[in-house]
Amino acid sequence: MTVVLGAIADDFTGATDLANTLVKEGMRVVQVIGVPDADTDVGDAQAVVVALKSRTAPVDQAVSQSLQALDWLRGQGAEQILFKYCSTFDSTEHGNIGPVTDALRAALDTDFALVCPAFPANGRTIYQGHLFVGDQLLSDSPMKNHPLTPMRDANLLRLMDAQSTGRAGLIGLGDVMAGPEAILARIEALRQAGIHHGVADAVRDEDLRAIGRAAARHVLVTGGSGIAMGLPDNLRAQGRLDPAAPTVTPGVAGRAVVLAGSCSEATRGQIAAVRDLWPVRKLDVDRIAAGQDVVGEMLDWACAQPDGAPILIYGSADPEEVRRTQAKYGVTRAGEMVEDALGRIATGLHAAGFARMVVAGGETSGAVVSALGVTALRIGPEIATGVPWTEAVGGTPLALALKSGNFGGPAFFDDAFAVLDQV
Ligand SMILES: Nc1ncnc2c1ncn2[C@@H]1O[C@H](COP(=O)(O)OP(=O)(O)OP(=O)(O)O)[C@@H](O)[C@H]1O
Ligand SMILES: O=C(O)[C@@H](O)C(=O)CO
Repeated sequence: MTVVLGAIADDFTGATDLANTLVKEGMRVVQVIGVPDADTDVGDAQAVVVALKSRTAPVDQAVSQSLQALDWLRGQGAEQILFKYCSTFDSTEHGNIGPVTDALRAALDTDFALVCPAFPANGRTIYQGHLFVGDQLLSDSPMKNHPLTPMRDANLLRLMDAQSTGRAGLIGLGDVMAGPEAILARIEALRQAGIHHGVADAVRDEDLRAIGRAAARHVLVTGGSGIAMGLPDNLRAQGRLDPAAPTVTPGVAGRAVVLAGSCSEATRGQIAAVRDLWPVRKLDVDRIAAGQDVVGEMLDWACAQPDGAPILIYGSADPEEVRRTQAKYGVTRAGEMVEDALGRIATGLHAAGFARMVVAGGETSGAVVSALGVTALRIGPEIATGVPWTEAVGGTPLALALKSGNFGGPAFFDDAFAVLDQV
């Protein structure tokens, strides 16, 4: 049994982001979609990332799926568990980060878990327990307008306290910069004070590595992909990681498509960058709601486009349009209509020979990957920080890049296919 690190990710783009980090840190990683069957074989993987679509699920579902994932990972031999959530702490006032952390702590019989969504390379830093996106507090950033998880508070201690039964305390930047011994001393002081969740400040990769080193003996660690940076070194130092071979690259031939459901500023900028250059279509949510065959029309249109250039189909809209749509159909139904349509379009396009797909948005990626029936992904080359190409394991060849809504520069879509062309 080779799995030494098990991860539970609350969405699919977050899972590939984490898997990408672990690969860069020299681990053999498999990402599985949903909780696998008991007899699923992950080969010689040293880390397995279970991708769930639990970020916005009802709390009890998110908890039970996460516990099932935990059981499966422990069955594979994983002794350290990483609960991966968004670097912008995407959650509702009920969860699911707090309730899942509580449930994992209870199941792993531990009184303490680190809480650290920092991802400095993508502008997410934590200072005095407050999460920043670039130079803005989370609550002032575009995340305040997220369609499903609007983030209106940047104080991670308050957010954890509101969502969980445990109490949160701060591991301040002074301790973090002083290194693993100081971090461990602070954790011990928090534990003695009955604190269960240690929110760790981090503004640089070095801070995350120091926190990672301090977490060597923690059975549960929670955070963004950044918190994973230091964990493979611990395993190496313990002699539990043999050297991993270079990552497999997806050399998949086929037509190229971008499917976007993310309404983030970053994704809307990426759409704007290709709108006048590529064949592009936007989904009409009102026509979907009226029961018209929007999916069929999109498939006909897509297949009529000249072979060669990538195409783009998107539902993404600006905050004002999203608000109007949600007011008409409700938040959940509005989101589901777009996700379901993009999932069905992905299936139709794959059957028609589109085998290189970029999907923008975590919930959207969950819907698309599930509709495609993909069960596991191999991690390939990185396109932009936190976004690798992946290749579906088994089935008809398919290269997938699952892009977190906020990740990537304006030219991301072009960059993505350029990376694949070099493989
Ligand atoms: N025009 C629209 N009106 C209402 N909702 C929409 C519209 N277009 C997309 N959506 C929904 O917005 C949600 C976007 O969430 P998604 O997780 O896909 O993106 P994101 O949050 O930007 O990405 P990430 O989770 O990776 O940060 C999805 O549920 C999607 O269906
Ligand atoms: O941490 C992040 O920002 C991403 O991996 C993510 O979870 C987006 O959904």
